[in-house]
Amino acid sequence: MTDSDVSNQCGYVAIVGRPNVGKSTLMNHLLGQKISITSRKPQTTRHRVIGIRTETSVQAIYVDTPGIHESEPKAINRMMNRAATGSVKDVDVIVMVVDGLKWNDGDDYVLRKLMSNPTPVILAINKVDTLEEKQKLLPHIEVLSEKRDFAAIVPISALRNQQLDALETEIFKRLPAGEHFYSEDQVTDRSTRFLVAEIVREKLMRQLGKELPYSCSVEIEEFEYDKKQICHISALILVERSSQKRIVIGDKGDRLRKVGSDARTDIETLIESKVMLKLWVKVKSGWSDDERALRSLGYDDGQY
Ligand SMILES: Nc1nc2c(ncn2[C@@H]2O[C@H](COP(=O)(O)OP(=O)(O)OP(=O)(O)O)[C@@H](O)[C@H]2O)c(=O)[nH]1
Repeated sequence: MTDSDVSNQCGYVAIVGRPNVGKSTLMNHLLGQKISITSRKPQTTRHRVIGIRTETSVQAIYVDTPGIHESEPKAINRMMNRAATGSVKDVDVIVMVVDGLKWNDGDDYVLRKLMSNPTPVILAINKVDTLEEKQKLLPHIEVLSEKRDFAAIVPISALRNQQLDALETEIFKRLPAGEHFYSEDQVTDRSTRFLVAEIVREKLMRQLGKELPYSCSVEIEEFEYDKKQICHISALILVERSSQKRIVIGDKGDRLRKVGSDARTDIETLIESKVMLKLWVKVKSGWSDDERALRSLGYDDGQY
């Protein structure tokens, strides 16, 4: 067989679902690398992130989206919704992720958003590792198959890497023939600086839980290697109020120190070198309600 006999496939796959069902976890585990941040807190994903997976002749370009939810007045929520629904327009396959047996109005809302979309939708029933009554899964699948003509329904555990091969098989066979858009070793289109900022944001969300609702953002101010190849990174954490600044810093700086040390470990794995990380907290009042400020921080709602 010659090279010209090998027909390549390449296409876009949107991962959609209501907040917190495991979309980012799924994307990271499909890629085998952390591209998208995760936490127990809904709406962790604010930006659209693409992850590229090349498996011999097939290239799947995954688009992780912020959880689709009914609009709330704040600008950041409007932009997140637009970012999520915009990404399902021009894709070849949609993977709709749901949380085990917990189908709710949020899932119906997502399904309605996809109603007029002719793209094949694969339903991934995630978190099956948490199911206590596994015998309920088959009847549940039957109920769900009535809701739409899904291209396939695959129970998975993104976190435990269960059935991801089966899901990928269903995705790959629906990708169109075509040359690869990205080189084999490229995993994302985002810069390292962006991924670093996202890691800091993830650690903040994990440390703060409910205490800091969607009101912090991270900017990388310095990213430089010294002669010993140590990477010096300085990150600015923007919050809305001075009370939040105190929460982020914590008692005698304990919390910020913990965020910093957790983030440093992940950043060192990402960039494969030693890191000196400095974190600063600054109050930037009202940023989440100002679309222009959001754009300047990179919260785009543009199209691919
Ligand atoms: N037990 C279990 N937990 C999972 C699984 N997949 C994801 N989770 C957890 O579910 C939570 C939410 O996961 P995310 O990947 O952040 O969810 P998301 O859908 O991207 O969330 P948004 O950013 O809010 O849209 C995290 O605590 C994950 O660890 C799974 O297969 N099993």
